[in-house]
Amino acid sequence: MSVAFPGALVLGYPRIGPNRELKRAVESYWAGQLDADGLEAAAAELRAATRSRLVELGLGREDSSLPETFSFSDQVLDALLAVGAVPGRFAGLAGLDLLFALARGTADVAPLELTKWFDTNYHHLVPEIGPDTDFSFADDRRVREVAEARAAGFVTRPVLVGPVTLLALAKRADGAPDGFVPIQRLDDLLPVYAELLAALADAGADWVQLDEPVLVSDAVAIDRAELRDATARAYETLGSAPRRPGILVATPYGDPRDALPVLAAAPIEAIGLDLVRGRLPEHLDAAAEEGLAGKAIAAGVVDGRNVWRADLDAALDRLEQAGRFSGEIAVSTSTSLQHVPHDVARENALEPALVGRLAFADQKVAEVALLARGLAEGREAIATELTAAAADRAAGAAADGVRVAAVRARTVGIGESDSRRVPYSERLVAQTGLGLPPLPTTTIGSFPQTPEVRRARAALARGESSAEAYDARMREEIERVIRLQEQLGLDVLVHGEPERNDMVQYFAERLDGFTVTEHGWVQSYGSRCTRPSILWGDVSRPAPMTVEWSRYAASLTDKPVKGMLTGPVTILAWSFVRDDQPLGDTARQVALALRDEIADLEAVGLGVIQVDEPALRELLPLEHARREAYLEWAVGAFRLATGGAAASTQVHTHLCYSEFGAVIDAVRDLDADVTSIEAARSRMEVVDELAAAGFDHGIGPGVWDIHSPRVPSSDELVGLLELAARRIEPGRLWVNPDCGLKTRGYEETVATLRNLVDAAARVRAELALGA
Ligand SMILES: CN1c2c(nc(N)[nH]c2=O)NC[C@@H]1CNc1ccc(C(=O)N[C@@H](CCC(=O)N[C@@H](CCC(=O)N[C@@H](CCC(=O)O)C(=O)O)C(=O)O)C(=O)O)cc1
Ligand SMILES: N[C@@H](CCS)C(=O)O
Ligand SMILES: [Zn+2]
Repeated sequence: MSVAFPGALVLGYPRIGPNRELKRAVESYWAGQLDADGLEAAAAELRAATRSRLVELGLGREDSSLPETFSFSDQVLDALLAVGAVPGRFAGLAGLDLLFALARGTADVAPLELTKWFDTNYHHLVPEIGPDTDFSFADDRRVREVAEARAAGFVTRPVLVGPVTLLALAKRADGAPDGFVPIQRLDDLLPVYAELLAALADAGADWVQLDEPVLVSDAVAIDRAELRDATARAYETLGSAPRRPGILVATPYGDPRDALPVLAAAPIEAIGLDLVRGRLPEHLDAAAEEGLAGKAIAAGVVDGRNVWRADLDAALDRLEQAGRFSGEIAVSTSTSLQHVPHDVARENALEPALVGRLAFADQKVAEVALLARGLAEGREAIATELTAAAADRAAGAAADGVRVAAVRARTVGIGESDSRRVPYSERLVAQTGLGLPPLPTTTIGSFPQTPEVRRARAALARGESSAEAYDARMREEIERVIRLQEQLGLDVLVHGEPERNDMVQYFAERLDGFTVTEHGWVQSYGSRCTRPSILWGDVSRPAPMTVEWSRYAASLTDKPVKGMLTGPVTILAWSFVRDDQPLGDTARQVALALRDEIADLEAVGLGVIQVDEPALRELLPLEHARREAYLEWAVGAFRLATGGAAASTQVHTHLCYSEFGAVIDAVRDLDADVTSIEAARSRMEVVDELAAAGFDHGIGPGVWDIHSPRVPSSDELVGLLELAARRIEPGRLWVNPDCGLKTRGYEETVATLRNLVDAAARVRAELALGA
């Protein structure tokens, strides 16, 4: 390759737009208010704005440092469209209709499955690959973007999910024989990638970035030897393609470990290393050393996963260390910046000391550019900036609230007994007072968040309505939801969570040590976004957070009402968390705040309390070697939060958005009285896994896949309950949906819950259990 590698680059950039322009455009298109040309024009405008902004922040206009990472929905979906790996049920669809049908389904066709992208809160669609899947270069969207950039005077670097990761994340298509695994199709897929690379080169790309995060992960169903072999074959083939841009293979989210020598030996020109989660290699054999020396390294020293300003001196040290492996070092982010919000400068309400510690995507781009200058010209060339950044970091670290003596004293005082409730058998007896029937029915917490509810909250935030009016509106909503559940005949009721903008942000707004942003949106999946809160200091609870809403709900009915909390692991997973102390220490502070909340809920008479931990699996480290330590603090934090509950209080937990096989022992060790868990799509598989782990507490395997508005019939629900009842004693079985109903509408919610209550009654009767 003759074209020089850029000295600074970012692996990817947020695509939703600083004002969530993409969300609004896509949702308008879905609503029929914008046509395809209008949506394409909005997308092109965003891409153009991104390129200009990145240059303004210090990246090069024509040196391939700008990534093309735009997506209407998801990068995995884009890659599978590019190679034509579309399941047969979508035949007849094309263009944007096809793209959104894959992501969301249609009236007749189920969408692709959605799952977590590595250990992040971003979700990708799961390709379905079988022995007969046809691969062809079917979508040239990235090629057109490169040409679009060229026409505007930019030489950009197209980014694609690499072939090994694409296949490793795929699931076996329906009907594929047992024993088939998608990675077996690698040799058929590579010629299509080669064609795509040629088209990118023809469109003017000097470099292409192929993302292979699967190389850092032990969480895929392919062993490391196979992964190394697939990687070697893939990059031998693509590297030998006759016409192609220079190839950068990036390995974000961790450490490629034994796959690094494979990449070093491949005929590619550059390797991207995550030097925040991963490390520079300690030992390399002579061949790998020589291979690496002949390549450029994109050294990911600026963290793409958090919002903290980089320690620039430490980053420069790492860049210099990287220089021992290669003469050509580019300063890079560790991952795409898609996981962080656009621009901290848009936040007007943050404490100045905190602002000094923060870097969102735009500030991180500027850090990358600055470090590249420091690397090229020497530290003295950027001495002023280094001093200012270090001073801001130091001031932030010393700010009030970062270390609070009383909070620290309390965590030091925690003893083993604080996390241990009386044995389950005693709790069962103590909880009979709840008077529940066998196969009790319940929901997971949220009811549909209607536009009216969101509008009421937006009006409050804009100062257009009073706190009293907002409270009254929420009480009205809670009463409506309670009456609805009574009419439907559910057994354990919820208040519906109308007052929560988000299940984490709501708590962050009420805990000391956190702050929330006005504009810090990050894509979660499709057009859905979250505004992760920022946990910057020691955490404590100045006042009860949920008690009044739950007390009010309980006062409206004779049925038991479940208090509803988000657990410590999930609160950390979906926030940006301080990185100056171990996560386990921070989790214990959050747990103690929740423990106090549980005591207050009990004091107002709540006998059932759910502590949601949907992110328990998500935070599981990608490397096996780090898992035990994680599970210890994660389970410990949950048990500390719930360990003070009385024996008569029924503690529930809820898990979703993942397959829990890998953490099933930890789910058991949470020691919740009842665990509701996503199970509908996998037809109750998790029940077997829990039984195999010796789990003998209550379990509510979800029977309604709430990701789709489809209403399952009572017969279908009976079928799932019968499956579950065959595997666990009916005395332990609960009946509930897979997850909360906040993204659903009332029409399907009412219809499905009616069927769910009916199905529970039918199964009780079949099993001759009295209600
Ligand atoms: C359970 N999940 C969650 C995850 N992470 C979280 N942090 N929270 C979760 O619940 N991860 C895994 C899953 C799946 N993820 C999601 C993520 C996001 C949504 C979702 O529905 N997002 C909404 C925004 C939700 C929110 O914050 N609402 C606020 C603000 C609403 C808003 O945009 N207001 C408008 C004005 C409204 C008006 O005037 O009408 C504005 O500010 O412009 C609120 O309700 O107050 C989304 O729209 O993307 C679901 C599942
Ligand atoms: N209680 C929450 C859990 C979502 S994972 C809800 O019902 O939305
Ligand atoms: Zn859930």
